[in-house]
Amino acid sequence: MSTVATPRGRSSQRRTRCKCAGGGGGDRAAACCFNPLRSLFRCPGRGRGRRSRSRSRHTTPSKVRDASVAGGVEQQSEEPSFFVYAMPNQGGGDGVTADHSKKKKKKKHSKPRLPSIRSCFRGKKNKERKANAAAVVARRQALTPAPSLVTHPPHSPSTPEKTQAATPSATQPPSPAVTEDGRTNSPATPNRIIPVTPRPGKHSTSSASAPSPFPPQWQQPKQVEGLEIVEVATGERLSAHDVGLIEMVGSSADVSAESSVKSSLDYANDPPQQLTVSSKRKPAVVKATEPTRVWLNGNAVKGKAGERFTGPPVAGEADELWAHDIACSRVHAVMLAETGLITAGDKDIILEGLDQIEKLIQDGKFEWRTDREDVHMNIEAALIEKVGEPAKKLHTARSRNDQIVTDLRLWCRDAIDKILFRIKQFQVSLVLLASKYVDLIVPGYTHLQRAQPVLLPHLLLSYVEQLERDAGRLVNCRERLNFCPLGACALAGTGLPIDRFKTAKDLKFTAPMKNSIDAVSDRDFVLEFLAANSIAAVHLSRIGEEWVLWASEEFGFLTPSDSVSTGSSIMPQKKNPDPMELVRGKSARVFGDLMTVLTLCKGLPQAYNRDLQEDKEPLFDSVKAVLGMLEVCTEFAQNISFNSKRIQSSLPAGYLDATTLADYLVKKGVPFRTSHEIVGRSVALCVSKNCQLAELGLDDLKSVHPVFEGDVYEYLGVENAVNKFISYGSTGSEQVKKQLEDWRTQLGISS
Ligand SMILES: N/C(=N\CCC[C@H](N)C(=O)O)N[C@@H](CC(=O)O)C(=O)O
Repeated sequence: MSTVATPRGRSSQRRTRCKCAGGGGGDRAAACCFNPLRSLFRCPGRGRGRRSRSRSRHTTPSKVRDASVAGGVEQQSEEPSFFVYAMPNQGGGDGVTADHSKKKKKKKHSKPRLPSIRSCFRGKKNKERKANAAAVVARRQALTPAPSLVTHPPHSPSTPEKTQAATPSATQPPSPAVTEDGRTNSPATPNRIIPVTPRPGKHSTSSASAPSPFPPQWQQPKQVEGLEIVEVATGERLSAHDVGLIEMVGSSADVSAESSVKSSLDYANDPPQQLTVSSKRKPAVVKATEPTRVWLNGNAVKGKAGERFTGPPVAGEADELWAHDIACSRVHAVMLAETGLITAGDKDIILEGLDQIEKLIQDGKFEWRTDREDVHMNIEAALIEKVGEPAKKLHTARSRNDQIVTDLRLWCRDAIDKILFRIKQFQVSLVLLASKYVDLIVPGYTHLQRAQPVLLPHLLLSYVEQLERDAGRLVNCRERLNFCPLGACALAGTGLPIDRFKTAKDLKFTAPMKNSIDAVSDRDFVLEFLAANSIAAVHLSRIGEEWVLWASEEFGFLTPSDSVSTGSSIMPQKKNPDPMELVRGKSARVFGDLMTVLTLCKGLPQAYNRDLQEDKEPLFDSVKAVLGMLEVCTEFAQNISFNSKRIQSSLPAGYLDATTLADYLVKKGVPFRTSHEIVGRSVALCVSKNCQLAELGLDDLKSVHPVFEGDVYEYLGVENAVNKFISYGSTGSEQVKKQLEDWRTQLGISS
């Protein structure tokens, strides 16, 4: 890369043009067009030849269609009914079967994956990803994590006391109900238990051994047992969220309050282990088969009605949910064995089969069949193919209605943890940026008109505060959704003696959901999550707008580095802050996702309705968009500089010190309304003389009002004005320095 001067006097690096967009060629290995931020954003040209998102959303997954069109896979003969034959009969069971395990060897086909949002938002290649990750790690080496302000007893995957808290007796409902078997029923209010990945026995999910998805420098040191609140006594400032939680802890020693001390930062620092190791797996391989019309159990005469809905969204759903589905099946099998509904031998066989299926999926060798309606059907049928009769017992006392909603709750739990981590990353970037410009005064605006001077760190910390509330909303949502529907079965529960408390505990839910109809009916947890995402997206979009504005020639207050800027295909001088425009733009889809699910749910009668299948795409989409937005904001914040000279030279405009002058008069005993009027006349005098307030002589000022004295000049000029702010939370230097220090501590940024 060579360095050239831009017409705006900024150095700029010449960039390699992409061969995939206007340049033609479609070489995806080449650098993306004009876009050094290619690691984050897909070049428009890359969309060519791929299916658009809107198309793939509403039709058969493109991968499936591509595969069948290309003839790359063997067509399965149409099968009459999942329930009759999709469960293969092995070992002489009573099912009528086609033994899929004996089918011809499947041809391998390596069609490209469905274009995911991720690929649209950040079309990274593996190499780039690794290099970027290494760079990020290197950049953050300087950050030494400090213990959280608020601590809580440690938890570790191998420490069962946290799970114990999820048992009925520990949930501490306000009015504990007692079930027929003498257990305490689930709490009326959520218990805030920190979830840990379920690992029932040898066959439990493998998260304890899974490497942490977080770089070590982001993980807080383990906290000290019994140490609860370290900063309250010193009067240090905490986020509103933490203060609320601390008040709860202070007021009671109950388990739920104690666990509620886990703030968003704690989640980010010490995230609960994920159920999935999905990042390691290869993409789902989807077998193209003629889809069975599942709403008629597949054995109806072919008709046109509803056919367009017959292509199940197997690939997307499988990619996201398989690990949670397997985790649920493991826990369910263990529970069935413990309650005597299946034998220990059958349980072991089932668990062994699930292990094998997990491995196949991780290796990208599992064949997702479109004639098996969803992720549950695929896994269960494959299990029966693998291990035979015992697997046919797994669906005892469960339905896909409670399976899907359990999977989704687990998925949301993990997704929230990922978002919390990204929020923290962005907060850290903002605080580091603020630390670089501790004394820089910028114009503060209301109505986008110059209002009062503020310190830049004050402005940047205002974003940090908003992000903290975004995180708090997600933490609250996580706590509320963390109740277990499994065992609600289709809607009415079961006559079999299952143990829903064990299932809930093993899946690290706080408790089972109390009402089986409610358990399978509602998607309010999805709505709440999408609403929290939407509010976060509003915040991110506003930051995007502000930074785009500030990067304009008219403002010229900040300069994005070339690494986060794009050029123009026609105007050679252009340097566009695209990433933040895209952040602003992405917010639209996040709001749309919320609207989709709101509308989806509003007219549903109680219990499960197939409409609910449509909740997944907007849910997955919203999470991917928000994660991408946060990632982009973080990278942008790490790659901008504020133009101190330009900002300083702009400060005289707009009489930013006028309100401080009014405060001066108030201190002299003048009623504020009168002060307001006096300062108004003083400003008018400045306008007539074409000067600043600080440039008026004392005689001039006295001509406006005799109350002015020589000490007035201590209040005039933006530096003086800023120094006169003293109220809590104001832009006064002392206040801002203190807040900056608090945030550095809270986020674990070393000095
Ligand atoms: N078809 C059905 N549920 C499908 C749930 C899973 C679906 N893929 C989804 O994503 O919502 N419900 C049946 C019961 C069942 O299939 O377990 C019913 O209530 O009649």
